[in-house]
Amino acid sequence: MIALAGTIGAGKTSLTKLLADHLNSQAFYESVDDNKILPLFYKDPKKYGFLLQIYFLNKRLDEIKDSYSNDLNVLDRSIFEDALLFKLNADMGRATETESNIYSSLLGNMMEELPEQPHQKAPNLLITIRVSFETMLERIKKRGRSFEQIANDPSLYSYYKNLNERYVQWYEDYNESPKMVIDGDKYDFVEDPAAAKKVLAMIDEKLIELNLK
Ligand SMILES: Nc1ncnc2c1ncn2[C@@H]1O[C@H](COP(=O)(O)OP(=O)(O)OP(=O)(O)O)[C@@H](O)[C@H]1O
Repeated sequence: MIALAGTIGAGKTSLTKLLADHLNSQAFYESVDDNKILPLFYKDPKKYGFLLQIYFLNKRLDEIKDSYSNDLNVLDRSIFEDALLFKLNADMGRATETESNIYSSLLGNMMEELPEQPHQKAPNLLITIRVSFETMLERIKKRGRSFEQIANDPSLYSYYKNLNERYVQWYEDYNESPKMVIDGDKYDFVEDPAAAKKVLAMIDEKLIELNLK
C-alpha cells in the first residue's frame, strides 16, 4: 500500500482521495470527527496522551490489515508518524518513561514482519507532503476544527512549530520503505488542477520506478 505522511493540515486526506481515484484503488481514512479522544487530548494532553496514542496505533493497524490486498491502496497517514507525535508529546512531559517504553515496544511488536504473513506491513511507498510552518497555520485556521485553533489555546503555536520542524528530520531518518516528498507549498493540489496533475505525474513516475505500476 501507499502511505501518506505530513504535518497537521498538510493535505494528506485530500491527496489520499486524489491518488486513490487516479489509481483506481481504495482510500483508507481515519475519521477525525468520530475520534472521541482527540478533543479530550487537546483539552488535557497529559491525562489523555497515552490513551490517544494507543487508540491511534489500534486504528492504524486495522487500516494496514484492511488495505493489504492491493499495493496501490492509499492510507491517509502512516503508523510511523504517530511515533513522532508521541515522542514530541513525551518530550513535553505528557507521557511517563514507562508509557514511552510500553509504546515503543508495542509498536515494534505490532509492526514486526513475520515470514509466513501474506504481505509486508510496511508500505510499498511513503509520500510525505512538506509544507512550511506558515502554510500549516493557514490550513489549520481555514479548516477551523475548534480544538486545533491557536486562538483558543495559544500554547498550540509552539507545539505546531516544533512538530513541523521535527518532520524534516523524521523524513530523513525514515527507512521503512521507499519514500518521496511533495512540496505542498509549491503544488496546491487542492485548489489548482494543474498542480494536482503535476503531483500525480510525479507519483506515477515513482510507482513505475518501483515496479508498482
Ligand atoms: N499520534 C498522534 N498524536 C497526537 N495527535 C495526533 C496524532 N495523530 C493525529 N493527531 C491529531 O489528529 C488530528 C488530525 O491529524 P492528521 O494530521 O492526521 O489529519 P489532518 O490534520 O486532517 O491532516 P491533513 O490536512 O494532512 O489531512 C490533528 O489534530 C492531529 O494533531
